[in-house]
Amino acid sequence: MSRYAADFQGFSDDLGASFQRYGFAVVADHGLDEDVIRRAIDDAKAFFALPEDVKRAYHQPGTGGARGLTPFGVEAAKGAASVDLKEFWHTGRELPEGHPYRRYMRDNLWPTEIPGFRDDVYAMFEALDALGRRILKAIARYLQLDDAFFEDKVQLGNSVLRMLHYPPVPADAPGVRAGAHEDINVITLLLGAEEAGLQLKDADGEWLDIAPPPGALVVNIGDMLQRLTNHVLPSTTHRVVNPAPERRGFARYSTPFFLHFNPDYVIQTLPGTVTAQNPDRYAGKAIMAEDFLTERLREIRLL
Ligand SMILES: O=C(O)CCC(=O)C(=O)O
Ligand SMILES: [Fe+2]
Repeated sequence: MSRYAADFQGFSDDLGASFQRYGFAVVADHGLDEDVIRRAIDDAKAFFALPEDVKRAYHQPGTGGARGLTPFGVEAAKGAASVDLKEFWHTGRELPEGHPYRRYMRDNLWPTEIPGFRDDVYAMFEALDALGRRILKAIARYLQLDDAFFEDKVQLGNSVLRMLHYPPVPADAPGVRAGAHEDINVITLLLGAEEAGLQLKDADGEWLDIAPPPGALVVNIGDMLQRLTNHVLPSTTHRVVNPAPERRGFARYSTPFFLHFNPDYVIQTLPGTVTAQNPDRYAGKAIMAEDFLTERLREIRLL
């Protein structure tokens, strides 16, 4: 991100090229406040260490896991036979009383057992939201759109910060930490992927390890941006495989921030991404971001 200020065009070219090739990019010097990150992750660890019945009080079945806890053994990758070996907490955007988007965004839940949780985790939400918007500016430049193209389409997006806990994996565990899937949203900003396991599926079908340097941010394209760009920027399949025997006893904590469009934004192919070789894959199929999300949450068994 230091290059962002010094050479925005160069930064945008390289970031965009990595997205176009892999659907992923690693940003080393993201500039997020390390204390904000540490406090939020410490709170998440403290929450996940609470007794199961205490945690369960923050699960709201039938709500798509939009807020609060989704317990171990609920989410499964689209079409997968086994559930993922993870539990997670979702925090969404806070909106003022009476805001029209409140019909799309539930109230956040806050665990009273962890005193700093609300302030700490929401600070991380806001930091990632701001960084995501800066990254979208570079993506807009790469796509030869106005730099501010995404700004009024995501500034009140239905975005979600996911604090994930993958417990140690017993030798006989069925399934994997996170089955092969694509993200639903616009872009994902992922911290905490240093514990090995994250892999992306390359264009030739081969699984590649993503091994970011300590503290680095992994960014990937989600289905909504893939659709908007007529697949010029691909939403790449990824998964989290189980650890090698010597790391089985270690938990993994990672924190993807799923940046979404404003709920009523209509996703319609960008004209500049349509060519003779890449005709419009979604002609006549404009869809509102909120409807697209609902469709996909059904497929991953969260609704
Ligand atoms: O835990 C990770 O590193 C990745 C998680 C992920 O891909 C997701 O939750 O969508
Ligand atoms: Fe993902």
